Amino acid sequence: MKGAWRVSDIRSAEAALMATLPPGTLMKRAAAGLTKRVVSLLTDRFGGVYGRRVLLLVGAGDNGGDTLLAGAALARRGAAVSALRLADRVHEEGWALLLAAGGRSVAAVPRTVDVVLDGIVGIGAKGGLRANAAAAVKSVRQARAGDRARPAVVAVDVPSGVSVDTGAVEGDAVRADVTVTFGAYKPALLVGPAAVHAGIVELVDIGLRPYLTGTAALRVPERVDVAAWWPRTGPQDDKYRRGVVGLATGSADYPGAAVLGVAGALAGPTGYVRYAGSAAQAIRDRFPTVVCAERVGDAGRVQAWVCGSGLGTDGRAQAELRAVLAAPVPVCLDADALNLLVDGSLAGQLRDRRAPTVVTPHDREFARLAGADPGPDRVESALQLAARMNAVVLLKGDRTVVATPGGFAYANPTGSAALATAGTGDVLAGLLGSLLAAGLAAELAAMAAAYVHGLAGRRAAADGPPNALHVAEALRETLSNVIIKS
Ligand SMILES: NC(=O)C1=CN([C@@H]2O[C@H](COP(=O)(O)OP(=O)(O)OC[C@H]3O[C@@H](n4cnc5c(N)ncnc54)[C@H](OP(=O)(O)O)[C@@H]3O)[C@@H](O)[C@H]2O)[C@@H](O)CC1
Ligand SMILES: [K+]
Repeated sequence: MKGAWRVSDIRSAEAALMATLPPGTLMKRAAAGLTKRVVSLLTDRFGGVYGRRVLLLVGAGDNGGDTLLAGAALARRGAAVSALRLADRVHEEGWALLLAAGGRSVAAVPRTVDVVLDGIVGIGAKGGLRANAAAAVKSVRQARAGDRARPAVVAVDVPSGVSVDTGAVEGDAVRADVTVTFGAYKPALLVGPAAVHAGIVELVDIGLRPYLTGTAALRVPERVDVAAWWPRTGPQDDKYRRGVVGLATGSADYPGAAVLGVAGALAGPTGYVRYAGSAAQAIRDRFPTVVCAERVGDAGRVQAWVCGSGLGTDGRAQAELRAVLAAPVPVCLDADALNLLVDGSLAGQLRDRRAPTVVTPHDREFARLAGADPGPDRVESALQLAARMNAVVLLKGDRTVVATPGGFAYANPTGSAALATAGTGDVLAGLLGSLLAAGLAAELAAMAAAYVHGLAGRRAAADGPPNALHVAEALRETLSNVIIKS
């Protein structure tokens, strides 16, 4: 699992590590890692380093220093390196090294450049880009618009202009193909719109990790983590031991929500799916293995409930939600169940639940539940709602965030624009419910479901614009290729 640390934690670790090393060591390590990455990018994309045109955007701090040191190393290898100073003072030693290696100063972004290194600002950034930096970034973007391949943009440590701790992007910011980051990931590289600006993120080890003593602000699971969490069938398991998931979703008017949720649940690890609601006929017709009842109270025992989508918000829907919340098993609430929570009448029942609750809002549902939009700091907003509701919050988005009432946060790296279509959330909730019923801890179930659902979205999109059923259909193959065989 990747961890991302806030700037304050990185600063403390940097100070502790620096105290053990000769001055300048960390910058040299950072610049060496950066140089290596730029050399491979120049070689892969433009056939070599010699004679290739590299532009450095150089700000006032050590981020500019890293960039100048890497620029000097590239100049020594024969690249034609120019540097655009965006501050009155820049890292002096780096500047001298660059000039000594044959680099030159330029007053504007040159017309033709192969690679731009963004060393405007790093973890010392305050606020958005300043005017001269924003103008340079705009020139680079215009050059790129005229030639899709050139210049490639490499962000140094973070893309300049993003909010490093939150992942927000409130003004102009660099759009990088690659970000080479030092010592540890930062939240902006993994969550929020900033993560999109970062492009491919590569971590350079500068020896910082042992000095990062606090808790990661954010964790990002990798495929091996999800594979390890995924509940497996053992030789002793029968359909009951694998867990039974119940879905109280859909209605006679909205049977589609029930169908999609059940499709998601059937792809999960449980052997047995029950359905309770007025879309029972549609479920029986489509999924003969699913055991159906009209009401939650008549459905029989389950190890987890999924409730909400397509349920409506009338008296019957409210009674069904109350029955679900009263069950001493994990519960996943979505859509109409979240709308039913907004007036606060079920807040006490929710807070008193002993078994875990997971809520899966998109931004508008989040705003109704929390009383305000998630805002630029999606992680912090999700954490606050999780604590208030005593529930794991899965906040949907390009990088879905999972936050626990205990203060842990995760981001999903497999998000896909393909999932921004009606009904995909129903598939996700069904899959999540199945993982809960199989006994996986609520936050891991939420993360694992989001991860696999994202991959299924990508797989479905490979054959053209997918709908939610395509995503559900892609789950089985995704799981067998990615989770079970890994
Ligand atoms: N962590 C580590 O272990 C290691 C970290 N390393 C590197 O050090 C970097 C941090 O360096 P840093 O502390 O010098 O800050 P940095 O990001 O260069 O910016 C500060 C300067 O920028 C300016 N400035 C501020 N806001 C701005 C804006 N919005 N737009 C434009 N300018 C703005 C601000 O100017 P001022 O406000 O003073 O006028 C100030 O002078 C880090 O990201 C990494 O690259 C590696 O070398 C080695 C190991
Ligand atoms: K930067």
